[in-house]
Amino acid sequence: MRLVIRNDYDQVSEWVAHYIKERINQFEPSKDRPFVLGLPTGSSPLSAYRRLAEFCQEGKLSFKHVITFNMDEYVGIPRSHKQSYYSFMWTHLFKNIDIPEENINFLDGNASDLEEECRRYEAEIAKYGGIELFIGGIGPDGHIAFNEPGSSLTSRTRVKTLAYETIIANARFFDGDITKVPKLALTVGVATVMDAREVCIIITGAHRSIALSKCVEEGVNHMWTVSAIQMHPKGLIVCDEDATLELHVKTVKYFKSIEHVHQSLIGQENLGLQGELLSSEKVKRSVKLSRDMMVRKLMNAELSEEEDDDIFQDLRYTTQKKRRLAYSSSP
Ligand SMILES: N[C@@H]1[C@@H](O)[C@H](O)[C@@H](COP(=O)(O)O)O[C@@H]1O
Repeated sequence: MRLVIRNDYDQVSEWVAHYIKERINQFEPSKDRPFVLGLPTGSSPLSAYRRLAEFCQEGKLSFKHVITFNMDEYVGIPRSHKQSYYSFMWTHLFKNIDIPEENINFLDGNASDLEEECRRYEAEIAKYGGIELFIGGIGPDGHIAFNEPGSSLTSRTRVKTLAYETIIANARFFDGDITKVPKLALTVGVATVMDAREVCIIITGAHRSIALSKCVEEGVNHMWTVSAIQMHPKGLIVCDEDATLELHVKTVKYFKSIEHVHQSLIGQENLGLQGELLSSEKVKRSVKLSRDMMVRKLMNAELSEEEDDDIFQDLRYTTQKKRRLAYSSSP
């Protein structure tokens, strides 16, 4: 698992928006091979959605061949209700990007047969070959989508009763009145999220710091359903400094150092061997040597046996170092 720590909510949002953009662009989606994206609602992804819309308006990203599946929806409030997740997504993302309406998938919290609706949703996801990237947020009790504490970690899309803590947390969207918050919701299961080929969870704010520590420093546990991400081969959490309050200093330093190396590798790729790796004198020397060697080879100059040896040693050192760094940076 990879843990990316940024200073604050804005930086987290910026990072996540860039990440989504890069993933979609690298995938080069087409009509026959669309990019399938799982999405959350809530304040956590809000600013990232704004940024994605900007990328779209600037021509840096297109959702034309992106299929979306939202994580969850309240039961029993009309889609037109300001607090339905349907309205939320249209207001904050879909109306601002170039996604065709038919590419957008929601659970219908007003379906006459809710269980059938959940089965339909799972089948629809399967029809597209599964989800490529699932973005998520969490509640303060570590729930992902509406998979409240105690949810099975192998759960699929289903009807859920909301935990009292979630009802209180979400009352802010219903005039602060907990009686107005729906008590039931449709939600993808923990396993539905974890089936995605990649999972990226946004965790910000001190009120989520215990959940983050449970998820990162303790074991996989159904009482903190987000902790299932530990079992995911490509799990990523992006959090802010406030959310790290309950983590050990050692944990924070560890993940920051991994990120540092990861960034230097990316920098090295992008800048043609000019990342922080070059701070090592030995690596600097080997790069210079290999450059010299290439120039001389190009000029057909003969290299002495000694020079050949030296260059070989240094190149081997650089390669080994690169390899070690690449390993330690995988999530
Ligand atoms: N079902 C949603 C979750 O999907 C969301 O992650 C959580 C946190 O929302 P926010 O980001 O607004 O704090 O709220 C709700 O419970």
